[in-house]
Amino acid sequence: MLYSNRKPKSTRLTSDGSIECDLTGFQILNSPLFNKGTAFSLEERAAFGLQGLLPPVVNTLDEQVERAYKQLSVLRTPLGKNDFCTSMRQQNKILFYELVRRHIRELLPIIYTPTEGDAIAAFSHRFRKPEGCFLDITDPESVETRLAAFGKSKDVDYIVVSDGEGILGIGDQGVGGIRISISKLSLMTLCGGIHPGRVIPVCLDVGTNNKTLSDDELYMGNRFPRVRGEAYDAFCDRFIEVVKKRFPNAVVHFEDFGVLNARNLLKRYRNRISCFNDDIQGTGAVVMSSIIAGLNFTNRELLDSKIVVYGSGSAGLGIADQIVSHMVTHGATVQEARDKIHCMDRFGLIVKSMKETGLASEDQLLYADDDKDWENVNIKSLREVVEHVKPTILIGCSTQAGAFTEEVVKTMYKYNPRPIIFPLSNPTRLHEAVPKDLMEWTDCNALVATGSPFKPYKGYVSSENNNCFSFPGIGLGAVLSRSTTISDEMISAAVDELAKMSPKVSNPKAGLLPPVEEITVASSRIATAVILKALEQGLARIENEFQPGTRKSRKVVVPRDFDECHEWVKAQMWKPEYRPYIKVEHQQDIHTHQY
Ligand SMILES: NC(=O)c1ccc[n+]([C@@H]2O[C@H](COP(=O)([O-])OP(=O)(O)OC[C@H]3O[C@@H](n4cnc5c(N)ncnc54)[C@H](O)[C@@H]3O)[C@@H](O)[C@H]2O)c1
Ligand SMILES: O=C(O)C[C@H](O)C(=O)O
Ligand SMILES: [Mn+2]
Repeated sequence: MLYSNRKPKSTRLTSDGSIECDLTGFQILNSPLFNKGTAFSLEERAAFGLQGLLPPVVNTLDEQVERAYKQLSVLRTPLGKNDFCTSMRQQNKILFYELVRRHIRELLPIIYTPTEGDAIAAFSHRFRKPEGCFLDITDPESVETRLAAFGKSKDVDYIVVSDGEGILGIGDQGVGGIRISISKLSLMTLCGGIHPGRVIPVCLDVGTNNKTLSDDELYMGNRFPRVRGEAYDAFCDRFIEVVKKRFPNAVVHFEDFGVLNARNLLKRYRNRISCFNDDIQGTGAVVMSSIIAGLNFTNRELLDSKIVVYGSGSAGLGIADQIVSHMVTHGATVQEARDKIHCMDRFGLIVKSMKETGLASEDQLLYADDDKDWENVNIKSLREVVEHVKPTILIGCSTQAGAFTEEVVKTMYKYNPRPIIFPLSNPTRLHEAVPKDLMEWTDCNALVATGSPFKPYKGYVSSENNNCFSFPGIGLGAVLSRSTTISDEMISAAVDELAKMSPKVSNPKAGLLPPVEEITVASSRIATAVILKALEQGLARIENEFQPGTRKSRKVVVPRDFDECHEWVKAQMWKPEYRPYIKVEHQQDIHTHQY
């Protein structure tokens, strides 16, 4: 076992797979990483002084999962189930992950989008137990000491950070943003096999502009308006510098920053540290894979596509950039590729004159159309834009529920017998259209994928086109390769690998992406492609390191053959399984990192 399975410091993983541990009975029961509840064996109960602390039965993990699932099933609301899962994660991580793994289709929407959005909005009201790391802009000096609570230099593989400004489609959620970091990390462990004790969910509390929150007496974060400009930049810089110094191996995943900051942060840090932005690059990757799968299924070429992106924020522009990058690898110039993409935002289609009027950002202007091509067209009307462009692909990241109206979709369908339509805004109520309508309006000819899960319509599956299909694999690939940065080529390798897994080729009613039950294998395959690309580009540090923990340290050699490398990746992934514990006396070098 290598990095992602390396033991936390209060324990020692022995060569036979058991864990030496110096915790006392109460400590071990109150440690979500080590607690087994009724699954402690009789020997372990004797060794750790647990006999009086547990009822006599010794359960298996299977039995525990069954009991937990029964408890969960009687809860009536998704938010109630989300609370149950949160509390399970805080009590016994192995049971939590095994429960979700077995019921992934049912529980992914509970621990992730869409229910997590409601949990985030209700954070200060439903709060019970703190999780994660809160960094406070009023005390930037303390960034290092706050992060230091999570261990020493080799203890952390992966960090998700959010400032809570652009949570899903529900905007500024202030300090509640900690929960998007926690939720994404749960998927990193569940699908990406990252050890749950080797991660940090981080909230940058820089204030909130959400008046409902700042007026709420139960709100737990800073109530002043969001800090912007130099102080914000300095705070982010400090965070990155501390991570780099303190956890030099950690990959940083940016999540749900506001549109004003997301791209700037990525530009600023992407060459300084191994990092990526999930809304920009993760979303770009998964959408690109779905597009490739849709085009392959209908025998069309990427370069013949005409694309309208509706909502050109982090996700919309991330998708546009990924499409350009793929078109370029297929022989187009950057400008040719950009010309095939038409971006809309709140002021309508992005056109060149918006530079003077200030109605579009610099990054949006990269995709600006010539005003003269749009004379006599109402560029604020999606229907008119669709009529003019006759797109083959329509993508929604606008948070505007219902924006893909019957008229818009029928106009698109009039010119294109197999329209590719992706309403991606989360949570579910913000989708630009629902699959049922899209299929009805196009005689079931549309190729549809959505941001949150939907039931099949007339047997047609619309895949969940969510970045949860891409970020765990990209993140795991970056962690295992120890890449210095995450390059565009590594992301493109992830795209191609995921596209290869589309079940649509062999089954016309299948989704464009694999079913959620296959998300873990998709993630390990994506990670493999990412690692091989990092090695090829000379960005991987893994082979320069010595494998720790073995008696004779040796250099790691990663197999270059895809299948062999994939086996190696799978062997590194953490799995929710109980290991036997052996009691050892208190050790000097043991510290209580992440109970
Ligand atoms: N499915 C996925 O994997 C996925 C990934 C990321 C984001 N999303 C969803 O996409 C949406 C946007 O996320 P984001 O991170 O890009 O947010 P963002 O705030 O960066 O972007 C939203 C953009 O929509 C624009 N917009 C607002 N009103 C509009 C209108 N009437 N017409 C056109 N554009 C309009 C905004 O100006 C902004 O540029 C959210 O609902 C989010 O949940 C989904
Ligand atoms: O979190 C999700 O469900 C996807 C995406 O990152 C989003 O912001 O909507
Ligand atoms: Mn997001």
